[in-house]
Amino acid sequence: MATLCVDGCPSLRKTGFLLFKTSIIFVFLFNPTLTTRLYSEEDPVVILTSATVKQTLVNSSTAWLVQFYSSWCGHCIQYSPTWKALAGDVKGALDAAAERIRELEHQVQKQKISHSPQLQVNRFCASDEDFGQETTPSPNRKLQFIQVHPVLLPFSFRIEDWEHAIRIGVLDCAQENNFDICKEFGIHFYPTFRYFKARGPTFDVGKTYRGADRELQTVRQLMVNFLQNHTRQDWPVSCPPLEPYSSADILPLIGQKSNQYTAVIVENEDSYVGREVILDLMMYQGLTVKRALSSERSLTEKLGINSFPSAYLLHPNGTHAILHVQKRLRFFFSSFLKLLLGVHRKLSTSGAPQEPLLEGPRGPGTAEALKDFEKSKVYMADLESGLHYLLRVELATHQTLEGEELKTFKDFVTVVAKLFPGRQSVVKLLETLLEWLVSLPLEKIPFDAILDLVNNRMRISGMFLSDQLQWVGCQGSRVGLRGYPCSLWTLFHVLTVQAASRPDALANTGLEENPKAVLQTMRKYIVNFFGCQECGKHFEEMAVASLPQVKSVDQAVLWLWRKHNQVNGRLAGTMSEDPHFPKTQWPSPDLCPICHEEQDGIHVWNEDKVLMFLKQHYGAANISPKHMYSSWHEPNQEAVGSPDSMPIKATQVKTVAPESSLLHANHAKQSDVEGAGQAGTGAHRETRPGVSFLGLGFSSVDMSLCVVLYAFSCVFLMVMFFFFRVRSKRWKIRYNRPYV
Ligand SMILES: Cc1cc2nc3c(=O)[nH]c(=O)nc-3n(C[C@H](O)[C@H](O)[C@H](O)COP(=O)(O)OP(=O)(O)OC[C@H]3O[C@@H](n4cnc5c(N)ncnc54)[C@H](O)[C@@H]3O)c2cc1C
Repeated sequence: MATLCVDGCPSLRKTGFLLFKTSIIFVFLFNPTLTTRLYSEEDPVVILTSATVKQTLVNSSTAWLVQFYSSWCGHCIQYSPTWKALAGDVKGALDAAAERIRELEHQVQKQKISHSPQLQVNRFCASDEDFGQETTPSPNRKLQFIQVHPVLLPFSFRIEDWEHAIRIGVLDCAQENNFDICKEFGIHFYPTFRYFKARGPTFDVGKTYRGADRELQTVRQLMVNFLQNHTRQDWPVSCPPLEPYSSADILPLIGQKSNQYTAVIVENEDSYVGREVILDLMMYQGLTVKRALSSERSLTEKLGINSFPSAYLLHPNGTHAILHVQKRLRFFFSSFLKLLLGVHRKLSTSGAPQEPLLEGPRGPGTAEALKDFEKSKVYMADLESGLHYLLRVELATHQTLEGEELKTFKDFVTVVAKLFPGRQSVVKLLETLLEWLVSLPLEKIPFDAILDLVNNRMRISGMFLSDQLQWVGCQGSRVGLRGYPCSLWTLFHVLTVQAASRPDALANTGLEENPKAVLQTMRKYIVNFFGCQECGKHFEEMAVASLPQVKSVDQAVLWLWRKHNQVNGRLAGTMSEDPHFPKTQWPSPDLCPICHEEQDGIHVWNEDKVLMFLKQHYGAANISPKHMYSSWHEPNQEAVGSPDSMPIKATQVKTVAPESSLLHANHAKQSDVEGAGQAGTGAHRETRPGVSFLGLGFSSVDMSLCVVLYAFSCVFLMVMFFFFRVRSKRWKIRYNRPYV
């Protein structure tokens, strides 16, 4: 295959450097260390080989777009991030790994340096007539690519969005065992793109795409065109209709009740938005997306639509309205529709529809409605529940802490004690724990001792952490979903934002100079203690790859956001996803419209705006005390008059904690004397009930007792005073009376 390419390179033929050619071919074909694979199992593409390609393509239920490439071809190397981005894009994922793109670009750069003769050869190959014009990106174009191309997920996806209509594959013609199959397909140049129709009964070499424009948006639109070229006989089994509907089809649906939503995208004839949204939503149930053309006057007039594209939503209850999105872009429409209540991704790949999950019951095992909450808020109840679970349950499985574990725990307590923007009682507990750990010269600490402090067995007043799990922003639609891992992410996002907005908070801890202090603490915590070992492994891989590049506290905030999105992308559509809270690239457009942009038809994040948003969202002022347990286990309400302060139905979920820790926890509860003084204090440290004196905290109850005692003693002294005064007067009268 390599010979084919080189023979097909007119420029090289002209130069006549046969010796040079042969040596390059020799070097790249027979030096396995230089022939790197461009795609791995972790990329969102299907890797085909001579053994699998025919059986995959023949009679496939989906259409295919396959790139035949050569792993030694410079242009293929340059192009691989775009191809992966395309595959990620049509799988419904968004920018989860701009950093990963940079990593890959970095790798490409490295290869360029070490294999410059190879790139030279392939530049000639790429300019062959089959590709038309120049295909190697110019330096400017490439720079734009790095900034723009958003979708590159380093893990295999289980999101099956366009996949049930058209799939994306790669076949490496530089692999020796693929030589013959590439010859059979008649591949002469790299990369060659071939389309394969669905349900083709016999072997077919496919249809070559010969256009010069290989930008992501162009290829994605070509995929749509290719799908539409199918006939009724070979139409991909699960692909929804892509043709526009007429007014006559849509108008009768208006006002009708149905068991699902219908979204109608009304657009101009040359627009791809409707078809792309239809494909984005094809694996979702509870909703059908249709498209109609702006030329359908009776429809646009009836719906009152005069700018295109627009979307109109017909609700199951018969009501209907225009769909208001901040920007009329594919991504905004798709993500709005995916987040509709009752719309969720089909988890089963068998095609069997799943039970619709509409409002109401929270699924098997739970009969309660979800607590009311706003997704634009962070809840102190989640943070405190997370801390409780972490300290009393997750860590309590360790009998003793020593060595690396003890160091990790000390760092964790340092970071959290200094940065946690919580209630005074919790902060005091963390600070006391920190003081105690720092003052201890021990190299090994039994965890029971730590638990005693966490549970406040010493009855230090004003120090308390609830032992109740109360998930609000992290509540799941059934037990076992969300909860603790959600609160852990939330806690660390809050801590990175605190570290960025309060630069002096870590002063005198030894961590003040380190912008990665929170992330490194989180990394060590996740590796050493987080119950999900696989999660720890993945997180560690991400940290090894890109944490060293974090140089400031702001970058730390963004790093965690990117990695969290990377995890979201990997887990979307898997069993751990709560159908009521689908894993999407966050923040969604409804939370932060200015965070999202589109360039050349591709979604991009505006990272400056994302940073601003993260600082606001995870800032102390956005942490709501709603549903938080007070010491007396009464749910707190927000300030009177706030729209948040609606009556709520609090659910108490007891932790499956070791007996001793629960015992201790109950003990701590009894010793708590803050009472109502704490209720409603919210997330702000400034609201401090009680007084601190000589390093000891006095709660309001302590203070009231003092005042009462003082008053009692005053009254007692006065009574004594008057008593003795009256007596002394009597004595005087008795002893001074003249004898009769
Ligand atoms: C470090 C870590 C690694 C994990 N790795 C795995 C794993 O490999 N496999 C696995 O099955 N589970 C893993 N989990 C658990 C998984 O990520 C989820 O936490 C869990 O499935 C609960 O999901 P959730 O829907 O509550 O949302 P979560 O992903 O837990 O998110 C919690 C909240 O954070 C906000 N949020 C979402 N995305 C972002 C973002 N990018 N930036 C900032 N805020 C955001 C949202 O408000 C969301 O509700 C991991 C958890 C942690 C803490």
